[in-house]
Formats: sequence, C-alpha cells, structure tokens
Amino acid sequence: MHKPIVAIPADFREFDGNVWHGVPHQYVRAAVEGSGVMAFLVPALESGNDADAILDRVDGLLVSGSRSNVHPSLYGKVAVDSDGPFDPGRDATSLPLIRRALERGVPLLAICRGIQELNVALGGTLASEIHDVPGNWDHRKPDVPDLDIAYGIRQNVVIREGTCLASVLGAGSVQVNSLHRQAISRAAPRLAVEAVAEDGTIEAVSVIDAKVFAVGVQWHPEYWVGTDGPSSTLFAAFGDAVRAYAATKAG
Ligand SMILES: N[C@@H](CCC(=O)NCCCC(=O)O)C(=O)O
Repeated sequence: MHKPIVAIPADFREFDGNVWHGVPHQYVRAAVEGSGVMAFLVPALESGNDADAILDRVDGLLVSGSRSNVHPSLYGKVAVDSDGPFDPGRDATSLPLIRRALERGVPLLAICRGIQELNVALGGTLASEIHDVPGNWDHRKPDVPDLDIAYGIRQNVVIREGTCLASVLGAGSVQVNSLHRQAISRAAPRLAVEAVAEDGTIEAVSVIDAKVFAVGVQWHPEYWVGTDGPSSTLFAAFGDAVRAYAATKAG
C-alpha cells in the first residue's frame, strides 16, 4: 500500500513582491512526523479546483489555520472591515473539499480557521472579535515575534464526556494554545460540540454521523506535535484514521 497522502488547502498570500500559495511548515511537519503521512498542498484557487479529483487521489484532509477569515457572505452576513483579511481562493477551495470529504468518508482534521470553515461549510455561523465580548478571555495570538511564545500553551479547555475527542484524548481538562479572533457562533446542525473554553467559546467539534474521523479544533495541536502529549496523540489518531481509509481504497 502506498504511503497515505493528506491534502492541505493552501492560503493565497502576497510577500516578497509576489503572490504565493502556501501552508505554514508546522502543518506539513505535523502531518509527516505526527501522522506519518505525506502532505500535498492544494492551491487556493477561486475556480479550477475539482474537489472530487483531489479527493480521488488522497487519503485525508487537513484544513489548517490562517490569519485570514472566512468571508461573512458565506454564512449570511454582510462583511465589515473588522471581518478581514479575506482569502476567497482559500474559501473556494476549502469549503467544497470539506463537504465532499464528509460525503465520501475521507478523514478530516480541521484546525483554527479550519474548524470555522467546517462550521460554515455545514451551515453554521461565526462571531468576530470575540475578545470584545464582555467576560470573554482574549483568545488572540500574542503580539510577539517568537512563535514558541505566540503558540504557547496557555488556555484550559474541557473535553466533554462521551465525545470523539474524549475517546482520543480523554474527557476533562486539557491545556492548549490560542490564536484566534473569531469563533463558532451558531454551530452547524451536524456538529457536536466536543470541548469548550472557560468563557464558553467552542473549542472543538466533531461531525455527527461522520463515516470516519471528522474533528475540528480551535487550538493549534500541529505546533507542538512531538513534545506535547495531547497534540501528538491527536495527530497520531488522525494518521490512524487516514491509514485505515487508505487500506479500504487499496481493496
Ligand atoms: N483567522 C481566524 C482563524 C485564526 C487562525 O487560524 N490562526 C492561526 C494563524 C495565526 C496567525 O498566523 O496569525 C481567526 O482569527 O479566528
């Protein structure tokens, strides 16, 4: 059997005087070293990507975080400046891939922006600038140059009993990082809330009636794969689901 392949939708980014399709290395490293799979990046195209053609050729879908936000029009909201920055190519690539992966039973792990895309893809909505809500904790990325500090583990979330995530990480408290301004507002009907922060922010979901592993987390387990137990365990579980799916394709 070939080494399983996981598709990772890229961002459309501008820097160094050019435009690029890219995924931060931490996601690729976590897929390769944490899940034991190969990673293939999918360009962030507003048109031209065929979700089924991609999913025919891979064994899992890893939807990464990003500084950009899902365009509000995709969940019935009129965009305002604070909803940006936007990445229409990423939206147009990720959301169809998420929907088709779930329909086809392709394993899915969605992280940060990814859990927000999962929610929107299934009909949910997002809240912006959640740190402005009275009583909310500040979930934003710390404004520091050192990524180890920015991705530092600094938040307690509680995994609910009897959930998919509890079967992987155990129920109860787990310490995670936090780098987001938005969060799930109305959870899509097909999503089960699996973990919440102490201020009530939804921190993890799974897809009800999913054929295989289909989990979204608002934190960033990819960054500490290899050194943080829950991060490593989550990516190992995703890798196991990907290998099991690949084996079914091998016949
Ligand atoms: N843009 C969304 C999702 C946040 C996210 O994916 N953060 C990871 C990248 C952090 C960075 O590089 O700035 C939100 O803000 O909620």
